Amino acid sequence: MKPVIGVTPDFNAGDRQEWGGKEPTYFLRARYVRAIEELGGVPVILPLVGNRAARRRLLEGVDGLLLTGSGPDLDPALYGERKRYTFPIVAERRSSFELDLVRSAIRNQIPTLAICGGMQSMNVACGGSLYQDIPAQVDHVLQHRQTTPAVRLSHSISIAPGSLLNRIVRRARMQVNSSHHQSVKAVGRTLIASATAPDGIIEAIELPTHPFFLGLQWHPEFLFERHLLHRRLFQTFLRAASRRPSLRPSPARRRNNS
Ligand SMILES: N[C@@H](CCC(=O)NCCCC(=O)O)C(=O)O
Repeated sequence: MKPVIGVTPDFNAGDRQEWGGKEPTYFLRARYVRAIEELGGVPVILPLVGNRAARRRLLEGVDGLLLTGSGPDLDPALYGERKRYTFPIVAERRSSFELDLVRSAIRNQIPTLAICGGMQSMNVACGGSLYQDIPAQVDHVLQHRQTTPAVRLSHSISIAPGSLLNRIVRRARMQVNSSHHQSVKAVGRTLIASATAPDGIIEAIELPTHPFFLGLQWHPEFLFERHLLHRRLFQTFLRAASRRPSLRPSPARRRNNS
């Protein structure tokens, strides 16, 4: 059976002026949805509900989670720092939802793949921190916001032997694309850094005690159509999701609970 994958959208709290007022808006690049659909999953875009019971109910309906990227940055207060730069901040509705989702995914062993900003949320939810701006805070770094199209590869990464990422791609190194100005600084509790760029910037994190809990700083949704190793990332994630024992209450149990 095809696994149902909950996909987190981005959210604009209402800077857009339309219909005579501020209009809160969800948005999401279609590539995230297409990668899940084309590789055998059923993508479901998750509303960023605030109610905890509603969040639990949402998770009953999914077999895996895809945490997507975000143009704006996580509020540094979420990892105990004061904001040092003027970059825009992710809407509180999204960051609150996503950090709570990560903790639920760990508690309930829900297979989770996180991409770019989603990987940073994964790290912060586990008590880690971020470089607020790589060029301003880290010396001798690569250009991590590539100027070429995101379907092009940009730099190499070295992969930790025996890590989940290494077992998926079966390589010690691989090429990735890159579109970020932040990155993991302190790795979150119980997580490991499973890949780094040549300049030492962390490019992947994972939770070894979890069936599938992998955060990637790059964007495989731009690469899976032409690059086998990036296709394997989604395929292995979807296989892990399809194996997850369903949390969905059986119809009989639901009738008894109603
Ligand atoms: N703001 C963070 C995360 C960057 C990121 O997720 N970029 C993707 C943009 C939105 C998308 O296309 O999904 C950083 O810059 O490090």
